[in-house]
Amino acid sequence: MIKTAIAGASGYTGLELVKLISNHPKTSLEAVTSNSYQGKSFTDIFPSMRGFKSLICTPFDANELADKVDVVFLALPHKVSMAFAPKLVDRNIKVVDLSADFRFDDAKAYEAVYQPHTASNLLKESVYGLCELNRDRIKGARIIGNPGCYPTSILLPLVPLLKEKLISPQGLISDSKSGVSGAGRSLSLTTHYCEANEAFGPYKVGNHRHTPEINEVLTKAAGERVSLTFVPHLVPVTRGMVSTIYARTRKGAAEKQIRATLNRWYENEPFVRILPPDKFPNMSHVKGTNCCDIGFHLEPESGRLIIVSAIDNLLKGAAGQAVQNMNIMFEIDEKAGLDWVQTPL
Ligand SMILES: NC(=O)C1=CN([C@@H]2O[C@H](COP(=O)(O)OP(=O)(O)OC[C@H]3O[C@@H](n4cnc5c(N)ncnc54)[C@H](OP(=O)(O)O)[C@@H]3O)[C@@H](O)[C@H]2O)C=CC1
Ligand SMILES: CC(=O)N[C@@H](CCC(=O)OP(=O)(O)O)C(=O)O
Repeated sequence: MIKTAIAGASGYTGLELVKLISNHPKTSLEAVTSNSYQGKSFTDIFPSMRGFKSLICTPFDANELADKVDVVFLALPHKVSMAFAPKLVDRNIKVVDLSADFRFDDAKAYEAVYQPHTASNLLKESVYGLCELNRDRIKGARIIGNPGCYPTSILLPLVPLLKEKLISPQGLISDSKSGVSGAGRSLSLTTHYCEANEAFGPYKVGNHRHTPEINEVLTKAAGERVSLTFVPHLVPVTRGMVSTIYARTRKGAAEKQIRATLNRWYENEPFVRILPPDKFPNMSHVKGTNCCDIGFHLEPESGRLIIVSAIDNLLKGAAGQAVQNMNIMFEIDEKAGLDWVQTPL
């Protein structure tokens, strides 16, 4: 059994991790951390987990965790993770970090968007955990920067098409929609019921912190500078994410080639499903699953490619991908604990 701990278990992605680990055939849950709920039983915070092993929440203590577990999931805010991760890595404990702290290769790129990095020495060895595209490097990694939810939904369809030069790296647009759980469990003005339920619209237009994360990966894939216009929207649903992406095909690229390429990259991938012609995903198709569903349409006259990609922000966009990363790191079946649907419609 792989012994696990979840730091930040009282948050939304923390809860998803507890559910996944509790149903995983090869893992045991040894500790859950929370500051605000320390001393409380996990099932008192989340009554839906009654009947599962209930642990008492403790504050984060790296040495205590390192004595007990093989891997720690950090479901913590940015900045907090970078303070905790080095202590675990020093004790040879594997880390899957759900925050943005270990997603960038370069501290300067991180610092331009977030804040000064206090563990930048780990950026060289941390691996961007986009499972389908970085599997070989994830295998040997001690620390994973689990991708953001918007980047996951945008990168999975675009990376193969850019690598194979089927679309132009210029003028890419992603119009993306997220459920409110994407903002975490803490209350804020934009996410309380009255606001989120009525005020559908874009936010952080032109300055969302995921744009540089996405561009870094796309630029590497294309081998040249990529420009993406990314506009996120908050929609009044609890969970789910859809990105509608517009790209220009490169001269001569036909629908057949696009389809053949995506099929070739993903036909053996259990969690990426390329939909048949004229089929497009919506949030309900992927809710409760670790899947990214991708449909597309090519306007033959304009050469404009319209791609629709859907994920569950809390699963493939966070906790599901984190468990998939752990499965790869420990070289067990990549689907373990993930090949079921949590909340079917
Ligand atoms: N929600 C989503 O869809 C996605 C989230 N992410 C990322 O995953 C991480 C977790 O997100 P999410 O679960 O939504 O966030 P939540 O706000 O729901 O939960 C955050 C957790 O972190 C703990 N925490 C907050 N501040 C501190 C601190 N200073 N020290 C120790 N623990 C702290 C909180 O616990 P307590 O207050 O009890 O200590 C809580 O358990 C974030 O980095 C987020 O950006 C990534 C992809 C998608
Ligand atoms: C709806 C909402 O607020 N979403 C979050 C993204 C959540 C996520 O994927 O990512 P991180 O791990 O990078 O925080 C946002 O726009 O900041």
